[in-house]
Amino acid sequence: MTASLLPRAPRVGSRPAVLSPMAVLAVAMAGSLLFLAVAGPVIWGSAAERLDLSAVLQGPSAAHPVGTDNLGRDLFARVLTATRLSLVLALAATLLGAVAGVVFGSLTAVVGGRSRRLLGSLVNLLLAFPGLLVAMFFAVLFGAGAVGAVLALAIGSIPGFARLTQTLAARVADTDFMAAARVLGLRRHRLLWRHVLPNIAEPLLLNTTISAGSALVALSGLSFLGLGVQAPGYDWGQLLSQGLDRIYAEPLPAIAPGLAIVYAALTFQLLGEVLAQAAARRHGGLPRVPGQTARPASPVPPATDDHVLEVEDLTVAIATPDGVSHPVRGISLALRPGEIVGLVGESGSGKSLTALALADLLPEQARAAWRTNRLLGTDVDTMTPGARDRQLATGLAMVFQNPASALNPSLRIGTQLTEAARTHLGLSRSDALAQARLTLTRVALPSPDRLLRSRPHQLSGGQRQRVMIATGLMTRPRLIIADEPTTALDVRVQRQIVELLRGIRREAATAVLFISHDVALVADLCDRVLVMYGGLIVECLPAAHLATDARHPYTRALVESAPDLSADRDRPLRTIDGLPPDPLSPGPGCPFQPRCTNRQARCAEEHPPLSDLGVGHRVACWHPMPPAAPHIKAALT
Ligand SMILES: Nc1ncnc2c1ncn2[C@@H]1O[C@H](COP(=O)(O)OP(=O)(O)OP(=O)(O)O)[C@@H](O)[C@H]1O
Repeated sequence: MTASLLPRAPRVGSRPAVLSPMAVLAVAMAGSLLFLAVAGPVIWGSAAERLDLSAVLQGPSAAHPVGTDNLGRDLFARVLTATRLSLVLALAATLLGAVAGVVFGSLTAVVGGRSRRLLGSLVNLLLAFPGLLVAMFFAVLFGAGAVGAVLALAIGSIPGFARLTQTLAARVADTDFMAAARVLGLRRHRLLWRHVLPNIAEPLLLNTTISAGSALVALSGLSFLGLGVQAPGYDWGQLLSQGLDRIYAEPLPAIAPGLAIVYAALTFQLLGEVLAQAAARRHGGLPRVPGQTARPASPVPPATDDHVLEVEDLTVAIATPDGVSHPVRGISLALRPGEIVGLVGESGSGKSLTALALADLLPEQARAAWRTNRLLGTDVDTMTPGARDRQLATGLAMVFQNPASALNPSLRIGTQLTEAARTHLGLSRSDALAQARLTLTRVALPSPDRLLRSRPHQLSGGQRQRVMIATGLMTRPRLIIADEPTTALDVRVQRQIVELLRGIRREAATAVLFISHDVALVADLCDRVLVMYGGLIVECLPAAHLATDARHPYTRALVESAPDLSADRDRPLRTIDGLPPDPLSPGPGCPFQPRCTNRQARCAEEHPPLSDLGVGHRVACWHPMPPAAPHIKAALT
């Protein structure tokens, strides 16, 4: 997971609304169409129907500016009156196609891998046929008529909408707030309704507006061909068809409905452009989106019934284009109630994937395996998928690194906070809101009522992270996995979040797995520290001993490279030379040996197991270092 320090978002409404000339034009054109659609039949309806057999097929005159048809009816009145039917049919076809396409496409964001691929292939297959061709095929199948034409066009536009939705939804599916919603165990329809659709609504709306113009042209085309609106009804397409019969004698009866079609299509196009520009000005797009070869089994921490989490030999394998990589290679960990355990290591050591595997949130191409995985005392392998989801939803909370992307930008804080409690604890809306107020107070957020009505962009980074933690606390979890929860925050807010986690552990004996790069912070906050390198745990020790007693050369290098204000300023900070092992081909022996200054022949050949050094200290090293020198001891104390 990557760190990003997001600038504070501007508050909605702070920008004065100034309409561009294009926006004024679009609104004026849309207004004129709306007026004609509403008032046209009332004002010109009777003139459009009035027969005058003494004035059939006349050319333009003062009485009939566009001429008359074969029954002497005024064509100008008929063109204006036809606005309503032409627009209604085009909008109906667009909306039907959009709704079906959006449902179809957004399903891909919430269904599992195989169904997602199946839906994707189906959409690809349908897209191979031009929409208009599909519409004509179905129009013939349904028989000539307005309803058949509308349905046919709607069917023809479904694949296009589905593809767009699929693409947009895929971006949302990978966001942290979707992961957070999944870990809360929300059902698919809720994920879809609450988290996917609101975040893709805007571009979909723009596309629907522009598509309405295309639908109008297509429907006019079907009527022109005799497959759409049938007499005595009439739309612009049908008027165009009648006008075309005499175009060489009188061009205006054909030009007038043609112009009406172009005018309306242009209006929808302009409206779409203006809406897109307004959306781009408001917020530059979607929220920024942040992400087996068996190893010798590690010695297992003593399994006791009071552990909230016990995992033995956890491995994660990922299928990549270059082969299967093993970024987590058989780690074991256990947390007791109220314990804060730090998981530290360089970038790429496998910390986040471990967290995601524990929360069952691995990406599609990754697979987790384990010898034992007991969550809250229950063996995960004996649970049904539904029971595991519930257990994860209520027993475990994930706090992500970037609260800006972990909260759904389109939902009020109140909705996001109460969702899981209403779903899993069966609380009524008012009870859930009452609990949300209490929880916000618990995480030291003032004015909970105002906050519940706010949206994420209205909060500071620190407030968002507190809200994220509060969201997790709503189901009273017994384990919080916090994946670099302070990395994106400034030092003062970092301190507050650390204090908050301490308070939560004190109050409710909640266990915390605290993932971080920051060795000094981990030494300060945690009870125990697990040091991860190349997908393995290479050392675990009491946090209080990290500065003084780390014995693995890698842990020692991490400690020495930790910036600390109390350290000697004349000594340059140490960096660890070399690169971490490639998870695609980790090689034999100790994973750290190519970078280790202490390495000896055995290190390159045999993998060192975690060996007990006593008092909760274990190290995987053939040649552990002696206790630290005094200047290193000073660094973290
Ligand atoms: N979806 C993925 N596909 C392929 N490789 C991946 C994927 N996600 C992570 N990896 C690889 O797995 C390894 C471990 O990644 P992970 O994100 O768990 O590391 P990390 O220790 O959490 O790093 P950071 O502190 O930067 O978040 C890295 O080499 C990473 O490139």
